[in-house]
Amino acid sequence: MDSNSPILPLSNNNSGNRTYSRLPPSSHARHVSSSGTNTAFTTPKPPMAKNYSYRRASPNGSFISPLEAVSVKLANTYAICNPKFQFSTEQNPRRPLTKPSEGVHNHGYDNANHDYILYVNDLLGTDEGRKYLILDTLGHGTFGQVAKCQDLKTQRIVAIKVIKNKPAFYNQCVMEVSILEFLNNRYDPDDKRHLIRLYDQFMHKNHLCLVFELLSINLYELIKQNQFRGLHLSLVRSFAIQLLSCASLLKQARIIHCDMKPENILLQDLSSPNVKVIDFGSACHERQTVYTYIQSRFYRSPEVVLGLHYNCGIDMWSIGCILAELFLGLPLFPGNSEYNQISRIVDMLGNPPAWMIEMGKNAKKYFNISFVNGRKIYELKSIEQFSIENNKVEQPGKQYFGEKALDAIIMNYPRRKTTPKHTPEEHEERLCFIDFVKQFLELNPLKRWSPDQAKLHPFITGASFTQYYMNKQKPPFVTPRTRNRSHTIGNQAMVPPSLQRASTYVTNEPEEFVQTRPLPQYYPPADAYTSNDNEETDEFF
Ligand SMILES: Nc1ncnc2c1ncn2[C@@H]1O[C@H](COP(=O)(O)OP(=O)(O)OP(=O)(O)O)[C@@H](O)[C@H]1O
Repeated sequence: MDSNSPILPLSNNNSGNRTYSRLPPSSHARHVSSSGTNTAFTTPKPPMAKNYSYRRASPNGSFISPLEAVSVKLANTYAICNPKFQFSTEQNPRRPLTKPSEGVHNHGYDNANHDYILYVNDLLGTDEGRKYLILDTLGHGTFGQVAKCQDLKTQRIVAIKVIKNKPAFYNQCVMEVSILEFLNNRYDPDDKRHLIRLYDQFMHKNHLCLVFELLSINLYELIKQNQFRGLHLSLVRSFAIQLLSCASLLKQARIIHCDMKPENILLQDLSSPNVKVIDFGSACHERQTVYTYIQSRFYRSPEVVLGLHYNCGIDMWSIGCILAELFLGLPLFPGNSEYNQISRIVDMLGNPPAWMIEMGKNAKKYFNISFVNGRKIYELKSIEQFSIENNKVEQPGKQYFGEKALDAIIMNYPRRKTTPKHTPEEHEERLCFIDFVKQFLELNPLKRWSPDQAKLHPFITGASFTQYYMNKQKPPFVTPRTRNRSHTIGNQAMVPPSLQRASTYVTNEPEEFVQTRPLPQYYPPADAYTSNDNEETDEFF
């Protein structure tokens, strides 16, 4: 692990003690002497003796070491060699952080992609008391770039998202600002619900700049640093608790994030498992679900794929996918197209209920509907049929897990030639995790759990799963219902009026609009493993 690696990732496939432990900060600062003894807390040595040989003269008449002469005092050394030599930092070439760095638009301030060209040591902001020194770049996305900066008034290090100089991005980010301010100030004033804090906003050379708290790496990078091996369940639980706290707040505020994915969940720092949810650039209020092409593909809910009305439940679907990925190290549904996405979902979880196929604006694109003995049958189109109908060549996509069922994938992870042997505790913990994730991956959004329901599951509370499961098996004190015939038209009766209305204004948009991370080439090949919600508060509008 390099010096930048977090101390967090503890694989779920390591042998030995895998409990998460916080190392004391001092443990990073320890030095080991060449003899191997730990010298961290020994008495400091007296200052170095003055008269070493090989010392060099410095311009002020003193003597310095050769190392100093060719490093921190290099400019002075040159000046001694050549009295005409002059050095000033202003003459340094500016180091661009933005690519491409050629100025094309906005009087040369912006590149061809309408991104502001950031340079190390330049300033963002012109108002007195609102100037930020650019230090480094932190990332970039659809909306622009994120730079690490220092607030020259408070000396605080912050992250500034510099939005592209285009009206569409500006308008969408104005929405991000109003949603975040609303959530930060009204719903989370004490900063306890794992939401990124927005500190400030200003305009710089026609670019909207959003000043955020500085966070660390995102969960995708965490998994990558762990070589795409899954994380230990205790760490997954810690992330689940925090994500549920955030999701519960969003549901209370009736805000849908619309882009929950590992890249948008950031560690606060590398020494603790605390995370925060970022990127509210696609977020909307539940009453303003105007966009239909939303969510990154791997984490896209079935109701969005099928073109149905949606609500906060789509974030719960994404969180379920994320939790499974954290445990497995690889995305659960890595669809290479929207057809491939729904195929993977159906392969693992079966058909969505009939009403979803009947009512989804896009459903007929993916499903065949036929009559057999007077009953309607719904069937996913074959890859060949879909390719012909849509005049494109669909690729089946790699299968990263040997099994199809979620239970088997989680139980057998990591796959080995011999059947893995779990302790009874680990076996029960995995059963508990499977049951938990299944509540998020409920195809029917009407049955999918809310964050507050999920918080009561034994995976979160730590209660006995066996006891919980036995209680769940007991027949409830209600009139028994008929069997769930989700493949027939009979289920349509369950469609609430709101969904029936809403699905009529869903439109179909081209696939290219969606940003989905491609699977990295270094993902292991498919066979690698053989070795009480307060819903009615509606204060935003
Ligand atoms: N506060 C922060 N601290 C540290 N890094 C950050 C911060 N905010 C964003 N980043 C980094 O910048 C990347 C892009 O940020 P963000 O997702 O907000 O941009 P975006 O343009 O909205 O991206 P997307 O294309 O996903 O919509 C993140 O994945 C993260 O790595």
